[in-house]
Amino acid sequence: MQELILGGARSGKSRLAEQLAKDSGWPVTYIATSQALDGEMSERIRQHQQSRPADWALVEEPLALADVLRREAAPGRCLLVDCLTLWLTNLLLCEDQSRLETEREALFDCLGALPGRIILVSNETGLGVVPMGELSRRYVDAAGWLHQALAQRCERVLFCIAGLPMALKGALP
Ligand SMILES: Nc1nc2c(ncn2[C@@H]2O[C@H](COP(=O)(O)OP(=O)(O)OP(=O)(O)O)[C@@H](O)[C@H]2O)c(=O)[nH]1
Repeated sequence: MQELILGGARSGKSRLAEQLAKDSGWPVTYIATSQALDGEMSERIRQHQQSRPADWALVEEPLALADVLRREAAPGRCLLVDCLTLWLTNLLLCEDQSRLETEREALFDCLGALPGRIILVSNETGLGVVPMGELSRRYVDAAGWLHQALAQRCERVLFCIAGLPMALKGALP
């Protein structure tokens, strides 16, 4: 089963995703796309690591997400990816501009065939106005198209706001 959990910054989406992974009762692999680029982020990551169950596996991968999903997915295993918008940002900032398209297509190609449970977390940043800067506009477009494409492919889509999930597709947990 593939699920997409959307929400703004500090909306509670990561906590919700972690709860769903715990409730699955399956072994969990946490796939982090963020990189500790400053002290505040390192501290944030450290707190996340401490708060997660000790038996969860961790894979840190900023770019090659489809490769990791193909490698880690297994029947009876739950993969939690946090988060897709950072992965997208990492790809947008890549020197190789074709990498975004390649990685996105690889994700779409593999998603439907992955065994086990896949929980994808992503930041919904498209609710405001169209940004002024060129890179920000490319990001908003890429994130919006990505979410639309994934929402088509996922069995359940939740939108988290103020810590509360709304079901956009499928039933509430
Ligand atoms: N590299 C790395 N990143 C991690 C790890 N654990 C969590 N993260 C990152 O932490 C980020 C999520 O944390 P926050 O930014 O605090 O939460 P948030 O998603 O904005 O907030 P909520 O919506 O309230 O969950 C994600 O981008 C993860 O990739 C880890 O072990 N390693």
